[in-house]
Order: sequence, then structure tokens, then C-alpha cells
Amino acid sequence: MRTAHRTTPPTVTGTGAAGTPHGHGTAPDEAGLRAHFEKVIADDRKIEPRDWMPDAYRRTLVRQIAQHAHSEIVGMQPEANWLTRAPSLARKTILLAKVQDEAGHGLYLYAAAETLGVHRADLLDALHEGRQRYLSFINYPTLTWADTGALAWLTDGAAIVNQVPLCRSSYGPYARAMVRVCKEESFHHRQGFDSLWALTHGTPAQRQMAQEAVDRWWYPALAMFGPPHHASVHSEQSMAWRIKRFTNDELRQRFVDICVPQAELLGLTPPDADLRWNDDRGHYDFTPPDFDELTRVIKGDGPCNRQRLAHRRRAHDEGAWVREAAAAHAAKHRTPHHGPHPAATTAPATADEATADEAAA
Ligand SMILES: CC(C)(COP(=O)(O)OP(=O)(O)OC[C@H]1O[C@@H](n2cnc3c(N)ncnc32)[C@H](O)[C@@H]1OP(=O)(O)O)[C@@H](O)C(=O)NCCC(=O)NCCSC(=O)Cc1ccccc1
Repeated sequence: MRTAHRTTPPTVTGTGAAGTPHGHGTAPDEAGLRAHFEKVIADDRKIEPRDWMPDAYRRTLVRQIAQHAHSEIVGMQPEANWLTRAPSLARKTILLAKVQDEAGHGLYLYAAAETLGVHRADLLDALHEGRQRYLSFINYPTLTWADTGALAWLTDGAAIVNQVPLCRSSYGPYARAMVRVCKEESFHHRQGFDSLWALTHGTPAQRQMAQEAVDRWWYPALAMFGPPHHASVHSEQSMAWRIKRFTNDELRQRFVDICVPQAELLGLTPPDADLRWNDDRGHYDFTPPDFDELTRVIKGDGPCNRQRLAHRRRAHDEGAWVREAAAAHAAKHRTPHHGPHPAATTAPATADEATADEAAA
């Protein structure tokens, strides 16, 4: 695997570290570095790219951040499907902005992953070869215009519930990327609610279309939070490292508690006969998603897995000439005395994502 250019080896002198643990000028041994890492985590400070970190912490972050980035990039597809069929210019403009935001989120996140010493070209290869994944809900189809509203209201709503705690994640670049991403996700969520509001205040046929879309998207949104806690392979360690702050089940419950009153406002009913407020628990009781279905979709057997991945590979292949042109342009501007032109480190990836954006549209 290629590794991103690193100017200095990892040390403990990043902003997450309040000074080195071993005084001046001496190279701390691994036990000391580990103790310092544990202290930064325990003090709820940030680990920064040049700080020492255990290999498993680095691997976990690469896995999660890459999956997150891939979800943003492949996640452009279900809604891009409706860009040319939006019911008004205003709705088209809003949807276009949302899809472009997702491309931007993918870029932040690939950049955050690169601070861990990997190259985004390798992450994209891993996605295209099925070695890394994106979130399950993206493998469901958007059958009507109302699906774009339900998708945004429910899955962006779920993404916000999941990602707000990630703003306090222990890894600095990931946490900081999440702050802006969450602000933009709030707009996505709000516009989904607004789109459904228009439909539920329209004709009976429009109301029915909105209800059917919510029927389709409720469980894919609940499944976004992952397997139940007892079956979650990574949660315990990720929570100990403060990458994750809550279990998958805690976040799923929080999402349901937030969502049900919003559904009531919209006049829409989640497709769960057992959904009701439980006074004793102070939460809604609800039927969990079908976790066997989640496993099947994660393994590649959802309704649109093949279509989504084939489209992503095609967008990547068709963008090859843009990446080559951008690299050639950057090389032309490289000067012998001043190192690489700034564009040299970012242009190929930017070109790739710009192409993906266009192709998804
Ligand atoms: C919560 C979890 C997804 C999983 O917790 P962990 O502790 O990491 O794992 P855990 O042990 O619980 O699971 C075991 C295995 O199962 C995998 N898996 C689990 N669930 C899923 C799933 N649902 N889908 C697929 N795979 C899933 C998991 O990776 C692991 O597999 P591995 O060992 O890697 O092979 C976490 O990684 C996370 O927060 N990620 C960042 C959130 C993120 O990506 N947000 C982007 C939202 S998109 C957006 O906003 C843009 C948009 C919006 C609207 C429209 C269009 C676009």
C-alpha cells in the first residue's frame, strides 16, 4: 500500500500532547509513549497526526474514516438519480447543493484519513475492490420523488445523531471535520423535512407518496447505527479510545426519540405497530431493524449494491484523464528550489471527486 508523504516521523509533540513525557532531547521508549497516549485519552484531549498512537488505534481510525468518506461519495448516487426530475427549480437547486456537499464531506474525510499515513488512491482501490465498505442504507433505491425527502429526513437525521458525538472524537482531524459536516447535514435534514411537509400538505396522492417513502426508509435509517451492542465487534475498544462515545443502541434509541415527534408534526406514521412511548424508560419502545438483512446488505447482497459499486467504478475510470491532467499540471508548476507546488498534493484527488460528482449527477 502506498503511504502518504510524511515529512517527520510520528512524535508526541502534537497539540494533543501537553509536552513530552520524558523531558527534553531524549527519545521516549514505547512504554512511555503508550502511557502518554493513554493519558491524553483519559484527559479527553486530542491525538494529533504526529503524535504517537498504537497501530490498532490508527487502523481503527483508517477503517472508520474511510468507510465514512466512501459513504459520502457513494451516497451521492441515490439522490443524484432525481436531480433531472426534481419538481421545481428551487427543489433542484437545493438537491444539487446537498449532493455537492456530500462530495465535499468525502474530500474532508479522505484528507482526514491521509493524516494517518494512508493514500486516498489506496482507499478508493479498497472501495472498488470490495475490501472497504460504505453504509448499508445507500444500497436501497429511491423509487419516487418522496424518497429524496424521506431519505434526507431520516438518514441525514440518523447521520447527525451519529456524528454529533464524533465532533468530540479523540482524533483531532476527524473531530474537526465533523463540526462542519454536521452543520451541513443539518441543512440536508431540514430540507428533507421541508420536502415531506410540502407533500403531506398537498394532495391525497402526494401524502400517500410521502407515507410510502417513509415506510421504505424507516428501517434502513435505523440500521445505519450498526449491529446491536452485544454483536458490535469494534464498539468497546472504540469507546475506550473515545473514538466513539455511545453504543450503536444508545444512538439508535436517541434517533427514534427525536424522530417520532417530528413524524407526528408531518402527519406520517413510522411502519412499526409496536412504536409507543414508555413512561418507565422515558423513551419510545420500538421494533429494531432486521439485523440479518443488515448483514446481507453489508456483505453485498442489498437491492442496489452491484449498481452502486459499478457506477462508482465507472465514474473513477472515466475520471482517469482528469487525474492525469491535474498531475501533469502540478508537475509543470513544481520548482526545484521550492518543493512541490501546493496543487501537487491535492489536485489528483480533487479531480477524482469532481469527476465522481459529475458522474453521479
Ligand atoms: C456506527 C458505525 C457505522 C459502525 O460502528 P463500528 O464500531 O465501526 O462497527 P461495529 O462493530 O458496530 O460493526 C461491525 C461491522 O459492521 C459494519 N457496519 C456496521 N453498521 C454498518 C452499516 N450500517 N452499514 C455498513 N456497514 C456497517 C462495520 O463497519 C463493521 O465492519 P468492518 O469490521 O469494518 O468490516 C461506525 O463505523 C460509524 O459511526 N461510522 C461513521 C458514520 C458514517 O459513516 N456516516 C456517514 C453517513 S452517510 C452521510 O451522512 C451522507 C449521506 C446522507 C444521506 C444521503 C446520502 C448521503
